[in-house]
Amino acid sequence: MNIIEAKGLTKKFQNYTAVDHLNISVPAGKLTAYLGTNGAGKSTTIAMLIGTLTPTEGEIYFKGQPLEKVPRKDKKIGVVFQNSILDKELTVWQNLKIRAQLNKNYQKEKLETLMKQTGVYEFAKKSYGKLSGGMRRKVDITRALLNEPEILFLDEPTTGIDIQSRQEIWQLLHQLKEEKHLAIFLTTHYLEEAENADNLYILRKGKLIESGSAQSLKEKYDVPTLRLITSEEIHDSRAHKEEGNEYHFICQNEKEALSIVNQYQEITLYFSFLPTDLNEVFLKLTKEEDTL
Ligand SMILES: Nc1ncnc2c1ncn2[C@@H]1O[C@H](COP(=O)(O)OP(=O)(O)OP(=O)(O)O)[C@@H](O)[C@H]1O
Repeated sequence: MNIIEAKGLTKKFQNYTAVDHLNISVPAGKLTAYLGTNGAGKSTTIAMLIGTLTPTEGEIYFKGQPLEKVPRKDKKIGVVFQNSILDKELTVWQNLKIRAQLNKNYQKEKLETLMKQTGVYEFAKKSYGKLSGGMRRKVDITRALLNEPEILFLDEPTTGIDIQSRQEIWQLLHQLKEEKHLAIFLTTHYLEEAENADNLYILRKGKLIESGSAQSLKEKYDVPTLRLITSEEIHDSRAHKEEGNEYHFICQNEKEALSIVNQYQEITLYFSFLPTDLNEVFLKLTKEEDTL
């Protein structure tokens, strides 16, 4: 079941089209990654999907109902913003309790259970402002879960956070997805992270240029490339010249790559022949579009 579905979603700022006729679905219990170069329209899309920005055109459905018709109490949406909205002077516990108490059915035990689940209970007495970036982000996620959302939006949740904490955040997101059957929609600049997503959307200048699982995109754009760095310039019509004496050859298989390496072995300083990673798919896609 799709928690959120958008059809023909469009946002224009005066004459500028920031988001251009997007069709997006975010299924329950799945992690959807939204990738795009700077200014591609990611934050604008999120703002429309959570209902804080009115689309110029298109429809958004929350569990099949038009988003604008869903009563506030039924709109089970959690949002982790790029910049935290919590108070640096207060402790983790105080911050979360104040927000949990906005709900009429506040129960201390319920809040404690949630905090234990997300792993923030152990530093509940620390001031929010004194926490590491990774710990803060976990508290932000806990805050976004207070209203028991069915979908969680995160705008670049791991930007500026060290690698170990990034992994912890991903672990937490996967755990939430499994245990709570939560739909997760996040934007990231770290392409290697998107490999963990069930579904990817790649956005460029407001338009979707690809979507699918990381695996399906890799297969579709699999262009095994032989990279060769030589001690002198070569002239070979099969090669694409990069910086310096680096040459890229598209090869069908290892045999073909090997024959090229053999041909240039006397002057080869370095070579590699690797399968495509997501970074390459992304670069290829955004580059191709640039040349259109
Ligand atoms: N309120 C606004 N008025 C005018 N233009 C806007 C407004 N908000 C966003 N834009 C423009 O729309 C485009 C998309 O912006 P958006 O913030 O959605 O991109 P993004 O993909 O989130 O970028 P980043 O990765 O840098 O955060 C940008 O060119 C931006 O300048």
